[in-house]
Amino acid sequence: MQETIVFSKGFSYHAANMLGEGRISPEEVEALAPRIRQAAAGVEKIRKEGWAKNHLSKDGNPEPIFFPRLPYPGSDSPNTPELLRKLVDWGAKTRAEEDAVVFCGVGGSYLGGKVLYDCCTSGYWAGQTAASRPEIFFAGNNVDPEDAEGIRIRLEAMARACREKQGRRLRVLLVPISKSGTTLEPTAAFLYFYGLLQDQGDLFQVDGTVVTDERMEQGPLNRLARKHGWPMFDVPNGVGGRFSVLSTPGMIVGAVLGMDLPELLRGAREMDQACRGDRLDTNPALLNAVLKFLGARDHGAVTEVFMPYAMRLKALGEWYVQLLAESLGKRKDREGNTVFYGRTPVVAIGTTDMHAQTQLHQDGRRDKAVQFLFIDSWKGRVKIRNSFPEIGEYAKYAGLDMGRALEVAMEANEEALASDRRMNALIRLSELNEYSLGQLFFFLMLSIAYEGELADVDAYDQPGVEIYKRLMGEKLKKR
Ligand SMILES: O=P(O)(O)OC[C@H]1O[C@H](O)[C@H](O)[C@@H](O)[C@@H]1O
Repeated sequence: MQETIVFSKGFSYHAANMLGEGRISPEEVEALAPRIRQAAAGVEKIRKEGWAKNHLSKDGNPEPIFFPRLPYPGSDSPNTPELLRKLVDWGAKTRAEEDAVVFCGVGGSYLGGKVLYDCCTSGYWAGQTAASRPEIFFAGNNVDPEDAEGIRIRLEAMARACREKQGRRLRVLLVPISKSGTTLEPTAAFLYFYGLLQDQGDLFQVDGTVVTDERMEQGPLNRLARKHGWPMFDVPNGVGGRFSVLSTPGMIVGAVLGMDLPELLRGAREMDQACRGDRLDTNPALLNAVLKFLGARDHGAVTEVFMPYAMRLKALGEWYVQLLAESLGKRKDREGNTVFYGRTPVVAIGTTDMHAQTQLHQDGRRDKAVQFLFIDSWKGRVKIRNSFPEIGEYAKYAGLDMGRALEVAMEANEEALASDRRMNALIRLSELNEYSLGQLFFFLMLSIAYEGELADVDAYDQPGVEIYKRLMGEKLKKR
């Protein structure tokens, strides 16, 4: 069985440490062959026809699944060439006119955009970036008053400086992003900031753009956009929040940053093409899904530690947490049997969390698979100089490349876990740019889609979040 799949364009998936003694055996994989074929066929059906087995919307109606079409702009994709142009033009106009942009979204309407922001604003970003851009804020991903106040204080300071230096009002664009248009957190943030900025008309000029489900004509954001003439971007039918990073909720953030959106989709498209068929030696997403599925089902690896060796990729870990938790954490399978499926996602950052979590990964319950992630181009950039030659303990740091130290630490972690037969796998990217991010997002989304098929659970609904929402709604009414 293939242990490493090198996808030629700078992406590779290394599975050797998931296999072997005390871990998954080739025989187990072999025994799963009929189900693997079914899973590949299930995802292929979603690709071709847009239907996943027994999937219904929240209202109980059949709902298509269109995320596999996102990388292929065209008439049968939620991403059309016109939409991409509209996003790019909107991004350029926003950069030219606005001083600050406040995105208000939560869950899938926040996490993907935050990944794009974090990556793109890094000095090690190898992709396209706008020369200048408005200051960007993410609100509405919580109803934490302290966080909202923090943004208010910063906006007010910016506005006062703008009045003093340029004698004009600060121009702030509010962008509520919510498919349903009624989610507590983004709605609270949008209303809070709109009221606040309107009340200080001498300091602020407020603009709006909304990202919501256009088909809900009477939805609050739709009505507001019509009334105020604000631009509106559709969260397309058949694209759920956690699969929407390559759709309007994620790409609108990329558009402000001046990212190359077609390139992001190209990376996703080429990954999609590389992840077809039922052969594990050529389909890395299927291989990843099979190993994680067998690890969880037969080897107790019901926790997945997602561990990028990059501080910047913490947001990616948080995005993956929603993808894995909401997609696979299911009470029932698609035949209605109670299965309580799912893996608990945990984010760890290397090397930081080697000093906090690795003890548990190495010696704790054997209930984990660790998914490492490493970016090669971060090596060879920061050299350490030892200014204290008289201190013997520092000698080994002299001339050390910090990126190589990061890699050595990760390799040591992989090896240490493997030496105790603890499952781990590695994704390597040659560098971080739009193309490789597109690959990575799509690899992870497809892996989850394949695993949903293997476990026979609906990866596209989230019925479990309705219970607290109902209770919260009742409580909020009473207050
Ligand atoms: O975009 P929205 O409708 O505001 O939804 C935002 C989030 O809300 C819910 O809690 C769902 O569980 C998430 O899947 C979704 O991403």
